[in-house]
Amino acid sequence: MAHDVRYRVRGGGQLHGTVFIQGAKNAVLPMIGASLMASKGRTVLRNVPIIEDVRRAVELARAVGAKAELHEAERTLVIDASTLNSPVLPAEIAARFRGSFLFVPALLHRLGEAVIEGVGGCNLGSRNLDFHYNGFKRMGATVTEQVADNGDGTIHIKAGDLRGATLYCDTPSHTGTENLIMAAAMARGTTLIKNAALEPEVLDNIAILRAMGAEIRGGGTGFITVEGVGELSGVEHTVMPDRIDAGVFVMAAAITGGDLSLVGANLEHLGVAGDKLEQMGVEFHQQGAVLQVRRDRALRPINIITDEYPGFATDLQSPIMALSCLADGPSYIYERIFDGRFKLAGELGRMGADIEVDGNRAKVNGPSRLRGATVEAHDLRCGSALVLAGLAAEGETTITSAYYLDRGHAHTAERLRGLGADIVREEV
Ligand SMILES: CC(=O)N[C@H]1[C@@H](OP(=O)(O)OP(=O)(O)OC[C@H]2O[C@@H](n3ccc(=O)[nH]c3=O)[C@H](O)[C@@H]2O)O[C@H](CO)[C@@H](O)[C@@H]1O
Ligand SMILES: C=C(OP(=O)(O)O)C(=O)O
Repeated sequence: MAHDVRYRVRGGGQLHGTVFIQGAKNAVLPMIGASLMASKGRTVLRNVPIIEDVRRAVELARAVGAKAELHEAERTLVIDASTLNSPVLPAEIAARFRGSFLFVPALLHRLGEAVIEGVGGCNLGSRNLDFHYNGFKRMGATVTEQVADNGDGTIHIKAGDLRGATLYCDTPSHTGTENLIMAAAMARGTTLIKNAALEPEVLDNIAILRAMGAEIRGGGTGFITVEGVGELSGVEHTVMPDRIDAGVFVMAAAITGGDLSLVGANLEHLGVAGDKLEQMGVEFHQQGAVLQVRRDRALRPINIITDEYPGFATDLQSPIMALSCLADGPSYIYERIFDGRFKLAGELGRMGADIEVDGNRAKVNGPSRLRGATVEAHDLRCGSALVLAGLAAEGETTITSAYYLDRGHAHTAERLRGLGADIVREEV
């Protein structure tokens, strides 16, 4: 990265108006991985979020030999993977986003091996990949790791001939489920995946894979059965809306006491987060594909336990920590998915919040009067939470290291300005 990105926000105003919710980051990334499995035809993805992770995924698709064209104005990505020719996921691209690991099944099927020089994603504590590796091994692959003198590791996965098997995730891993489904889609025979993730993005991926010719049953039940097929073809698919982007805009209405119409947002996709926000005093009204949201009463404190879908999404935990700073009493947050996702608390502290952290539990002593400060986005959702805090703070907030925010949210400043916010994005 040649430059840093920062956002400057001047808070205090209410937000009103209509905003378009982007396509889902966590759906489009596995879809790009899936599209590389198609040896014929072109895959056309629509409603693609124009975020840094998608730009990295396009670079990575090209690095392994695919033709990938991202038409940003049209939010459309066209991929021709018939030319795939390299099994190497180079560190300089792959280590910058988590979704790079979703390219592995395509490389195994199409080229018989994958060489992973790095896997990125937000640094949220331990982020293991053993469910993926164990699943690949049960299907007949060999997984070896080489560590260079400088400590950098390269993972080499070889799969002469993947065979269907009984697989499981110890906990319902999001990308783990997607990778095992993709590995099974073109393996010989039948695969059963137990304790599979239920996230809407996983179901959207099953939908595109089935359209490509895969035989997958049981999505959304926790038990997925896949009959391997010999070939998959490119298709056209519209990426589902991003429920985390929607959740952040719900909280932008809530933290400023405003009212917004979120085009494309689906309250059902928010799972328990929608219920918790209602308990805090947010009102929802779903009208077809538009979710109306407003908050015109005092914010009530809340008790959050993050969980896999349909539980409270860990990716909305940081935003709701920012919102709960304004609530009338103590809120309790228990982060169960990641063991290092509370760096935000220190940044909110600089803005006047009173948050006590004990391991994976936090107590937010609201209400606090937030004031502008210079704060750092330690990860993507830390970034979106700091934008929310900045919208509610007195004076100016500067958010540094904001490439993280751009990893997952498209046109953040433009969309918020369209709702009346005073926010600019700067490259420094
Ligand atoms: C690109 C993408 O879709 N990212 C999402 C995905 O990340 P990701 O798929 O990486 O998250 P997982 O669901 O796999 O991880 C959840 C937990 O399971 C553990 N685990 C996971 C796999 C494994 O093989 N072994 C293991 O122990 C992880 O260390 C973590 O503690 O789901 C997360 C949880 O909803 C979201 O925050 C991320 O936005
Ligand atoms: C943790 C996240 O993403 P990733 O898995 O891509 O790092 C996130 O979206 O908050």
